[in-house]
This record gives sequence, C-alpha cells and structure tokens, in this order.
Amino acid sequence: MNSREAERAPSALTPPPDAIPPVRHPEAPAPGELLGAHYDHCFGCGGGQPHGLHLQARAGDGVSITAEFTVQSAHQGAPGLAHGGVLATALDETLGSLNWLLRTIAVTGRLETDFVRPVPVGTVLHLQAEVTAVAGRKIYSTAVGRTGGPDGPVAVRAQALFIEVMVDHFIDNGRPDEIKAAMADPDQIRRVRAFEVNP
Ligand SMILES: CCCCCCCC/C=C\CCCCCCCC(=O)SCCNC(=O)CCNC(=O)[C@H](O)C(C)(C)COP(=O)(O)OP(=O)(O)OC[C@H]1O[C@@H](n2cnc3c(N)ncnc32)[C@H](O)[C@@H]1OP(=O)(O)O
Repeated sequence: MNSREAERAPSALTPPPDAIPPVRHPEAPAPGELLGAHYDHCFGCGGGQPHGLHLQARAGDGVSITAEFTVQSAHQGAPGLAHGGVLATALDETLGSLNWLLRTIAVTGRLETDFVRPVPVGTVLHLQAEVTAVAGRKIYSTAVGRTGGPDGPVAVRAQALFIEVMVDHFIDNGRPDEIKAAMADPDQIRRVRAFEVNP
C-alpha cells in the first residue's frame, strides 16, 4: 500500500462531518424479534445451504442486532479452527441484517476485520452489531463477535460501510435463473418489501 492509499483507507470507514445518527424505522421488527433469512439460499442466513452459516439474527434496541453462529466442521481453515473468511462472512451477514431495522436495501462496500482470537469448531459465536451513522446512501456500522457467551472475550471485530441500492441492483446483476425463481416466490417478494424504504 502506498502512502496515499494508507491515508485514504481508514477515512473510508469514518463518517463524514454531515453524517447523521441512524433512525430506526417505525415498522422495524421489535427488539427481541428473530429476523429470519432474507433469502433461503443465502450462504450466511439461508436454510437452503447445507454448509452455510445458518446465522440467526435478532433485532436489538435502536439500530442494533444480535446474532449467533455455530462454527461447523465445514467452516475450518486450520485443523479444528474456523476459517477467517467464514468469520468475516458471519460479521458481514450480521452487519447486513441491520438494514432490516433501517428498512433499506444495502450491500457491503467495505468490510475491515480484526481477528483477535482463534475460534474452534463447535464454538457458538455471539455477534452484536450496530449502525453508527448514515450519510446519504452510506451506512456506517460496527460489529463484534464473542465466544463463551454474549459477554465473553472478543474473538473478531469489524467496521463496515454499506451502500444503499435499489432492488434493481440484484435484478440487473444476478444470474437470470435465480432472479426468475426469486421473483416467482411470494415469500421472497415479501422479504424484499420488508427491507425497502416506503414499500
Ligand atoms: C425480487 C427479486 C430480487 C431479490 C433480491 C434479494 C434482495 C435481498 C435483500 C437484501 C440483500 C442484502 C444482502 C446481504 C448479504 C450480506 C452483505 C453482502 O455481502 S452484499 C455482497 C457484497 N457486496 C457487493 O457485491 C457490492 C459490490 N459493489 C457494488 O455493487 C457497487 O460498488 C456499490 C453498489 C457498492 C456502489 O456503487 P454505486 O455506483 O451505486 O455507487 P458509488 O457512487 O460508487 O458509491 C456511493 C458512495 O459510496 C462510496 N463507496 C462505494 N464503495 C466504497 C468502498 N469500497 N469504500 C469506500 N467508499 C465506497 C463512494 O465513494 C460514494 O461516496 P460519495 O457519495 O461519493 O461520498
């Protein structure tokens, strides 16, 4: 990384001066409510992916989320330890779930991850995430993953920038077969509406 990139990288995750605090949508799921999957074949949260993370997220207070992910044998990197990319996926998925509370459709633009402790297979990773600021289409958020319980030691941390998109982002870029199937599925349409601003 040259010095110009080093200068730019951290600032991309720092909200600009005109950023505002996030606003919980009045129809957001109530604190404690399980959110369910946004797409059954999602590797992070879908039930239709045998080796997926099957991450379960729950609405918290304000614009915050808690989630749990149990590390399976299929998620190894080193023997008996979770793959770092899988842990980053768990953080990404948890951060992405925050958009249910804003009722905004958004995708990850940038995700910075700290791996603080190794996470063995069989561990339940307790994740917490919150939106810290919003600036136009840019949504700034942080997440932490702990082991041994919701108040256990921190194993992973992330900072992220999500960018709001229209549903066309998926329709225009997704593979036609999956898009057709999703658009023909009333449950999928309902889930997308739950994400949208002014549905
Ligand atoms: C009914 C059928 C359809 C079904 C659909 C199902 C919907 C389900 C609902 C919800 C799904 C949620 C899924 C969650 C899954 C977990 C989260 C993920 O893993 S998401 C996947 C990984 N991410 C990507 O694939 C993004 C790939 N990137 C892009 O597509 C573009 O780059 C995008 C949209 C992020 C931005 O492109 P631009 O053209 O729209 O906008 P520009 O102008 O480039 O950026 C806007 C602002 O953001 C900054 N920005 C963009 N990227 C940045 C970056 N990497 N770092 C820093 N700043 C960045 C820019 O500097 C700009 O800032 P300034 O407005 O000028 O201040």
